[in-house]
Amino acid sequence: ILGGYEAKPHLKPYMASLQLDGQHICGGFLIAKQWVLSAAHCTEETDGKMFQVLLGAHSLTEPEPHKRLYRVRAQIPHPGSNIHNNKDDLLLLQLEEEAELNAHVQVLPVQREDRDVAPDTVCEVAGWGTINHSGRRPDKLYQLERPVLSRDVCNHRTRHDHTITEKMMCTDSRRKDTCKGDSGGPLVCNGVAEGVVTAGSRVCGNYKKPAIYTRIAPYAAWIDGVIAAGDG
Ligand SMILES: NC(=O)c1cc2c(NC(=O)[C@@]34C[C@@H]5C[C@@H](C[C@@](N)(C5)C3)C4)cccc2[nH]1
Repeated sequence: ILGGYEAKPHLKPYMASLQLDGQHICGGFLIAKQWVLSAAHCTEETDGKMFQVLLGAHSLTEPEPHKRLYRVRAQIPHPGSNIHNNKDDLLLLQLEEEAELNAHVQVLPVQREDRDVAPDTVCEVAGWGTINHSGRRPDKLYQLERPVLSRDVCNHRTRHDHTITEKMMCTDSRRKDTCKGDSGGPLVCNGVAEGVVTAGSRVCGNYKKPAIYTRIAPYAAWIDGVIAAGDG
């Protein structure tokens, strides 16, 4: 998170850190007791290894009450996701067991009505991604408020030049922006997850390249189908 600030501990109890060998790779968030939503591109450099999911954390390293690392039973990328673009950039992770819910571990409701969030709506994004242009990685969770940018502005040829589909949304990226390692985290508007930070590498903090999120509502049926099948 560039240009943001340290989150108040445990006020975002849905936040997850997707880790490999104890290292934070991507964000994610709890959408059901046994399910975390993140971004498909996050599996790009894992060469087949399974993530572990850290829940209930503010600090990535310090002991904290209710902080717990979960093994993952299954990782399900959206079938339409691919390495060439940001399309369908969603990943569902089934935890080995149901997460124990408490003050520091809670599910975040996702938007199911497929209607664009109004431009200029102020939403918030959080993560353990880099916090400066030198790539400094924070130990604590950071957050940021950002206004939604209209798709027309985001699709301008000097911005993302008509690559933003109706299943994506943008926020202003002038100075304050998501960055490396924030991918997979939720864009929360009025207490509901509206988007997932895309995991394509993009320049951070440049107003000419707004932040891109995968909208969740268009994928509600896919998410429900995977969870229903996975819960057996
Ligand atoms: N979303 C953004 O704003 C944003 C992402 C991002 C980035 N790259 C990543 O964060 C990942 C995401 C996953 C896991 C890891 C390897 C990778 N290929 C796939 C790329 C790191 C690098 C530089 C600036 C960036 N900006």
